[in-house]
Amino acid sequence: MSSRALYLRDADDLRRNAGQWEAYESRGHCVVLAGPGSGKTKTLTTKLARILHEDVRPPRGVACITFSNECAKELEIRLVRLGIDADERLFVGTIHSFSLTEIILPYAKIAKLGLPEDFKVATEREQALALKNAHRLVTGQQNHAQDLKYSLGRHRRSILDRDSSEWRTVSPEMSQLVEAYEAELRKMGLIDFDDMPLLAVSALKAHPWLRRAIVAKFPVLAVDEYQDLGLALHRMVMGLCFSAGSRLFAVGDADQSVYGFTGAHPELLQRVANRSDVQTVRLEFNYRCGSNIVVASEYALGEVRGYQCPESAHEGTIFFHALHGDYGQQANHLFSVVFPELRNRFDDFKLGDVAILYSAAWIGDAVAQAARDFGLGILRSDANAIYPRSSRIMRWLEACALWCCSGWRTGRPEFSKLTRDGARLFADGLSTPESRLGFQRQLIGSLWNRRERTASIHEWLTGLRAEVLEGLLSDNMATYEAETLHTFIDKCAPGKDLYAMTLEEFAGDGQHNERVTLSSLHSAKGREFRIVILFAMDAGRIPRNGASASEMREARRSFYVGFTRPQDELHIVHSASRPSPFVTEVRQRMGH
Ligand SMILES: Nc1ncnc2c1ncn2[C@@H]1O[C@H](COP(=O)(O)OP(=O)(O)OP(=O)(O)O)[C@@H](O)[C@H]1O
Repeated sequence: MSSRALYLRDADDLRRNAGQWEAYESRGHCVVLAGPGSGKTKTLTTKLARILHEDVRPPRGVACITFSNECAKELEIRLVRLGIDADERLFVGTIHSFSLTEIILPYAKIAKLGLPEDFKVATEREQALALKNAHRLVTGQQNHAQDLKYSLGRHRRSILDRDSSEWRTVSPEMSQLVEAYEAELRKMGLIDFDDMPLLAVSALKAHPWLRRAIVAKFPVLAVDEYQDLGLALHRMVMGLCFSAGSRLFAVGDADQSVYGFTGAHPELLQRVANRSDVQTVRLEFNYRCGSNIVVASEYALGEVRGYQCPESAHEGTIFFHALHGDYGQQANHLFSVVFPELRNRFDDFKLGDVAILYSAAWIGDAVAQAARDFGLGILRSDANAIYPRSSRIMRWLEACALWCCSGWRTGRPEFSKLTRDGARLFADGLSTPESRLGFQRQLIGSLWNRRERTASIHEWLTGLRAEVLEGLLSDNMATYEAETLHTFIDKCAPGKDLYAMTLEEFAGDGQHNERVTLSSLHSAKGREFRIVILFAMDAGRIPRNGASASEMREARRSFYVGFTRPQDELHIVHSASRPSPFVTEVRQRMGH
């Protein structure tokens, strides 16, 4: 089916929902405000496909900005289903990568951003060193600099205007530390992730020609998960869309805002939606969850929102499991009792249907250990994953590994996609057609010779790194990604924990493709699964002990996010003696 036929087919679904159709038909700025499972992502991706086909002529295109690499990946997957691949005309990525690749790298010099020649992105170690030096300079103290990392980041993200009185008065010591920290980074020829949107916003503010240049390339700016993107994105939207002429298409849900601790301001979404020059659309239906789950999700949130199910909706079931013992024992119960029951209930049950969600990575450790004991494959997205699932280079390598296992025969993924994605990943080092051709040749040669499914992943990666990646890993953006790769290669070296890992395991191919998702509640945002198990929903964990009022509200929203991920079954697992107050309230209101 052609890409046009694919999105027109999806558009037919939207036609049956007045709100989705209104958004799809919108011609000016449009903001879609809607709850979980209401089809925000579906509407956004279908609209993007339409815009690229019908509204915006090549070489102009669309930039679609979202909160995290995981959300970007989800969008890319859905766009590929519509026959659309991110390319020169379609940017899909985080605000950091938009700032770096579309603003800082091309315009740093001409916009006089004051960056060193050949600046690079600081690794965690380099950031820690810069903070240590800055702290010593500002306070005269040697220790405890890292304790300030979190507040430093928040301060930088919450006051963007360095000439403002706010910057000088709210926390002068912190402002001084930020300035010293940034100066230390620059001395080393570095920028960090928080620098990216900050530099981009100040460049856009200072130079009307830069705003025009970005609008010329991207006459449409789409934003997914607006509620989680902070002040910098909001300023960018204000500048590009409401002063320089880009058209905005944004979707979001303030009830799913769970990144307040990083500086997200859900009220910014409402502020944009309230503008008179913006068409605001609200969606009422939840297409994802069974009707019982939709009703109970309002108890989980603690607010009445009036979301409904389409007539054809299935019922959906909620199970509560009050368990005894530590989390390892509770996880064993899942795999020895709950999973066999699932297999009995669903004839076509697959491990990939299930996601186990929890509030902290250390809880995931207990679940991961139990899964290993039961010989079950896992796909983990939390801070203790074997590598960050958000890493672009690791995702690209997974795709290369899949090509070696089976893709070279099946065309999934296609080799041309690997080279295109690789060229984007290493854009700096592959700026000429000749270098891109050389990269393509090296890549195919190296992958072709590494198609042994049971090969050790350590050998596979070290070989590929030496033959194809070595020279490319020192580019601006790639240095940061390179650290992730080197760390992972070390973890699977002889004698290390992951030494036994094979290529097919890494690729998630063959028998290892069947894996249960283990994820933090945060990383599960925007995703859906047939069966969701909310694990360790205990008092003291969600919300954590001593949570402030705003942390309490945020914990409740992350409970709500988890609650609204399942299609068919929701399982809530808690320690018998100390259920989370959120669980107790849901049980009571459900009459359990
Ligand atoms: N008009 C529609 N007809 C049929 N199915 C739909 C329709 N709109 C959305 N869906 C389906 O509903 C599910 C949820 O949609 P989607 O993921 O786009 O919702 P969302 O609003 O982005 O959710 P969340 O905010 O919870 O991440 C998907 O499986 C999607 O295909």
